[in-house]
Amino acid sequence: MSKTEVVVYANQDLLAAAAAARLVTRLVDVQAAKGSASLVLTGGGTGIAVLSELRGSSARDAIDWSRLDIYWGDERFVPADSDERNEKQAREALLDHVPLDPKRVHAIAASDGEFGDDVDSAAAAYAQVLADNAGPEDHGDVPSFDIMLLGLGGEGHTASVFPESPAVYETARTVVAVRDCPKPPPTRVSLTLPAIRRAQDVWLMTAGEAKADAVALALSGAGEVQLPVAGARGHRRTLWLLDRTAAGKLTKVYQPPTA
Ligand SMILES: O=C(O)[C@H](O)[C@@H](O)[C@H](O)[C@H](O)COP(=O)(O)O
Repeated sequence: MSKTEVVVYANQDLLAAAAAARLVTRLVDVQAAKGSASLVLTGGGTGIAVLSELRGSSARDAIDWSRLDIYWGDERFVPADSDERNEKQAREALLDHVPLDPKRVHAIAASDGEFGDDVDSAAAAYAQVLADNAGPEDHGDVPSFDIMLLGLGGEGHTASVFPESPAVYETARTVVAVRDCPKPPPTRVSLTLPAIRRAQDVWLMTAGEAKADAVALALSGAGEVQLPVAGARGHRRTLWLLDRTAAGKLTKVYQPPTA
């Protein structure tokens, strides 16, 4: 049974810096244990802030970047050079500043890529990428990602899985096209909750008072159809990394002094 842990930081900047430090430690430990590691990135302000902090960390090169596989939990289905693209933001924040093996960076197709505007084909192709990178030890068609980073929305979405959306009911496919997404841009590609749950560690990182209700509901047993982030659990560990305001409606957790 995986464990759920909650850590609260005094503010969003400390949250991002501490999450980056955690990434160094965990990725180095995983690489020491098995020679490589896999990390799933997320979009959103907190997710990208963590990557920027990791770029600036003096410890970052303790990670063997050449043996790190990078995936995305979701992507906005926009042109490759669009500033809204999670991949573009991640490259600017971190990926283009560290010596990754380009063959181990597994981006989701852009809307001007090989599938054109066919978002269903882009989703199916990414599902195949996941299947191609799953090993016998993964028992299926998705790698057992070592760390999956996720954000969440105030209404409880995570990745691009929104409450009561077709994606939240998906149990067969690992990656789906998302249309008419409440959070712009409207068309996206997203891992489904069953695919998210193949991760060893799921880290839910968020800040801001607007997230406090979703955080409190998710940690008090809400159902995933109404609150998809409640279904984002890791095999080994589900770690909530919050700032004080996002944790504001939690009563049983340690709240650090305001910095
Ligand atoms: O592509 C996206 O938009 C993200 O994957 C999305 O799930 C994001 O992580 C949350 O909406 C939180 O975003 P903020 O951290 O900016 O609130």
